[in-house]
Amino acid sequence: MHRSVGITRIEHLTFDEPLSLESGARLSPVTIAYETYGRLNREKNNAILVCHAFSGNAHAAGYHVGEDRPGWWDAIIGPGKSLDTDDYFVICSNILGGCNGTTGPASIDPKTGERYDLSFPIITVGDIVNLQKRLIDHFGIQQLLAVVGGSMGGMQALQWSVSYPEMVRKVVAIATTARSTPQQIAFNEVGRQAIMSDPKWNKGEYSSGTIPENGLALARMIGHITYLSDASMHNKFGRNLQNKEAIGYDFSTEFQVQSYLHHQGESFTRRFDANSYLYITKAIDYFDLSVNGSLAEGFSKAGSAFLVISVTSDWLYPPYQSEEIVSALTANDIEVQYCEIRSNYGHDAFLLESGQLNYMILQFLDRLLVHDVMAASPTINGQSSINDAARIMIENGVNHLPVIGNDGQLAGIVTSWDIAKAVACGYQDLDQIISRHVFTATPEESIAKVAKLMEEKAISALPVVDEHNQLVGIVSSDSLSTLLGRCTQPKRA
Ligand SMILES: CC(=O)SCCNC(=O)CCNC(=O)[C@H](O)C(C)(C)COP(=O)(O)OP(=O)(O)OC[C@H]1O[C@@H](n2cnc3c(N)ncnc32)[C@H](O)[C@@H]1OP(=O)(O)O
Ligand SMILES: N[C@@H](CCO)C(=O)O
Repeated sequence: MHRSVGITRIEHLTFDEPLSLESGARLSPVTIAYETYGRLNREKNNAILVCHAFSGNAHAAGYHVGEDRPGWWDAIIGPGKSLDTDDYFVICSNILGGCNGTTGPASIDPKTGERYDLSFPIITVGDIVNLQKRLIDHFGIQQLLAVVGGSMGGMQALQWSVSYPEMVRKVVAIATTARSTPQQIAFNEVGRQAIMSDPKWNKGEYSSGTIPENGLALARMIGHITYLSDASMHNKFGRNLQNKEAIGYDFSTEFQVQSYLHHQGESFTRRFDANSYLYITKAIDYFDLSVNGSLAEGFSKAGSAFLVISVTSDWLYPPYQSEEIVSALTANDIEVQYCEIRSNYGHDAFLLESGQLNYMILQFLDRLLVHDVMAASPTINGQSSINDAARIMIENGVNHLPVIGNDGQLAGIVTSWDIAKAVACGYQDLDQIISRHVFTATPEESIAKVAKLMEEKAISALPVVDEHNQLVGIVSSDSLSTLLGRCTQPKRA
């Protein structure tokens, strides 16, 4: 059954240390607004970062007190959904430059006591990700299980894969591009000009009572057309008239589609800041992961596994741009799956086609391998004492200690049970309690296989070794327990 994450609330975290931006500017203090869903496990390896699109915010799932609309990706995040909060710790933060709690142009500049407005520095997708990284560090998470996002959220996910390759196991990039195209920049420019040519914009210095609502609404109307498709407009409105029987031969709002666009524009002015519109669209324009014009070169440092998803009717970020990402990753021998959402909704299908999306994301995330759940493990060498072993176990809160031989290879294992036995039997020598015949796993083995072996042999942890029998981690029954249900009882989207 699909349930809601329930009541959620936005948290804020402020960093006093200046954030160095790609432009060379520095920003401090910087506040980031975020929400989390689910629980971070002890190994801190079940975290998924969800990145929002252009006008999104940190409220991705659940309900705020007093509101009847859930967060913008409630259909994807929650118990039983593909970003299953029974298993994962999901984090979503508002982007730098935004207007929903994270520092942006509408924030107060502590140097002047006034809003930044246009004195806010230009920001990039790289800067946005660098601030998110601080939030992830704050949680003590060394590696994210996945970074997931659609549209500009997909750009952030891709940026993570090249900015912090070692911190991201999996990337899901939906309806996005690895470099903004002239057409995307063109639409952004028209939106910006609509805002800046509104006299109320006043070079960015407007008060809350006199926002450039005409310019901002017009910018959103233009933008919103690009989020739909020809087919979706036919389906939604046809040539239907709004509240009238016949055309009036005048310039009033006659067609339903006109009325709809005015509604989208007007409601946008109640939830979005005009200057944020300028700064964020600029960050999108600058987004380009290619190096020397080559996307393959741009992704050469990426090490995550990727799921790239496009939408058949998306003419703003058409499928060929997703295919470019896939080609660039393939050229680097990087694991990548490509899926197409079959939809007439256009670009915004990533917010609407939850059935297809849940299925695709679930398939991708559910292919859990040992390296998805293994944890780092303290070790001892054969020359250590029983006391050393007991102390290391207590200090690290573990019950298993792999023993490493002089050649650096796994030579055995000692458990807390062995220590108890040593005390009971009066053994003095570690060698007397080391188990030399060790069952092991490899990082690429499936969780189901490993769980079966552990059950058959009645063991609660397996050292994970590479092809040279070098220890790379340990997988324990604790970390598997939350996953066992998933192996035996596949969920449906
Ligand atoms: C992506 C992120 O990270 S978060 C940001 C996502 N959110 C947005 O983009 C918000 C604006 N975008 C939308 O509303 C998008 O179309 C979607 C994808 C989120 C929602 O799509 P749908 O459910 O198909 O809604 P639809 O596009 O039909 O819009 C419904 C709204 O239009 C209004 N509407 C529909 N027809 C008409 C009409 N003829 N005249 C006036 N208003 C109309 C509805 O009353 C409704 O208004 P409300 O949202 O104020 O209640
Ligand atoms: N409609 C979404 C997607 C735009 O890319 C938004 O406003 O964020």
